[in-house]
Amino acid sequence: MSRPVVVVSDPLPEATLAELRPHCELRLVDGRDRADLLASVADAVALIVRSGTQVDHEVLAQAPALKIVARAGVGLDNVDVTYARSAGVTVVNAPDSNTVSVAEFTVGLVIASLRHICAAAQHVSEGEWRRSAFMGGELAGRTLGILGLGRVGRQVARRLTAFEMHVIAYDPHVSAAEAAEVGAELVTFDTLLTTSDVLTIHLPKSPATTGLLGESELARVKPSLCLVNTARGGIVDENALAAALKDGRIACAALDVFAEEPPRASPLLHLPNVLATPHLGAGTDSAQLRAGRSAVHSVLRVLETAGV
Ligand SMILES: NC(=O)c1ccc[n+]([C@@H]2O[C@H](COP(=O)([O-])OP(=O)(O)OC[C@H]3O[C@@H](n4cnc5c(N)ncnc54)[C@H](O)[C@@H]3O)[C@@H](O)[C@H]2O)c1
Ligand SMILES: O=C(O)CC[C@@H](O)C(=O)O
Repeated sequence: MSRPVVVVSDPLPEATLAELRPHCELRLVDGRDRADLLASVADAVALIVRSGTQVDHEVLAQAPALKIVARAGVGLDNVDVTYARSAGVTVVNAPDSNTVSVAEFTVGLVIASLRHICAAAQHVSEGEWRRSAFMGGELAGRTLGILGLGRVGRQVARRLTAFEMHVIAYDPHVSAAEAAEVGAELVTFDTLLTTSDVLTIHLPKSPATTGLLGESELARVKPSLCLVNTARGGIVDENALAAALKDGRIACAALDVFAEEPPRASPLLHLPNVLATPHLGAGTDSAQLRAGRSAVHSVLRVLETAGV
């Protein structure tokens, strides 16, 4: 009897692939290579992805035997969840797998931005030593605004209250009591925009959140603002943000995510007040192992239930 085909189209740790191998024909492909992806899913029962693969209508329509799309991570914005479910395909993610890694990375970006660590390191590597060029600011006493107080947002709040930041948050699905548990004060969207010294974004990308921070929202922030985005590109309008950074209407930004990745044509690249990283929030061994295992276990459960 032929074994069920499982396609893995983004890198997963070998230890997680080893758990799959005895149960299936494992097909490793590059999800960014559309032709290869489309050909590979034609007889697949399961597809495991990270953020590099677009699981859109075309891919799903090409995979009539598909039973599950498992996202080894959190964001499902690269999966057409509505169409998948209407076609009877289960869609799962790995909600808690990388929360701590992203929160720690966010803290790193806040500190690096306020203290100009990356620019200063580059400066020294070029043989320079102008200490006065990198005068920074303390976190303590500054107001941290958190947009989206879910798993990552809450872990960021816990960590940055320890740095004596005053933490405020906007999230319509969270109560004041839940916010208080992690040391955050729930405020309106407008208060978040107008009073944050550092504003960090931790919400999913969806039609409702795309462009949530556009020209008019960015016009209301403090000119000294440091904007941090480890959630998704496109939640902030990149053209509006680039214009504000160029005009000094926003002091700096630390961005781990871009509307297009890699961000070949982003207006934010090469600005001196932008610290850009290549979608590294979940880039730790522990997070990738947890995310990969969670996706693999979801696939194995579905295969077992379906008897394939
Ligand atoms: N950079 C990375 O590697 C990386 C890793 C993990 C997650 N992420 C991104 O971070 C996002 C958040 O992750 P999470 O685990 O905290 O998700 P989560 O679902 O636990 O939390 C998201 C929160 O956003 C809130 N929210 C939704 N719409 C909102 C709005 N319009 N205004 C304010 N709040 C709103 C929700 O109520 C929820 O509390 C993910 O969806 C993903 O896109 C990025
Ligand atoms: O695929 C990755 O490692 C990025 C994961 C991250 O963006 C997520 O949403 O979990």
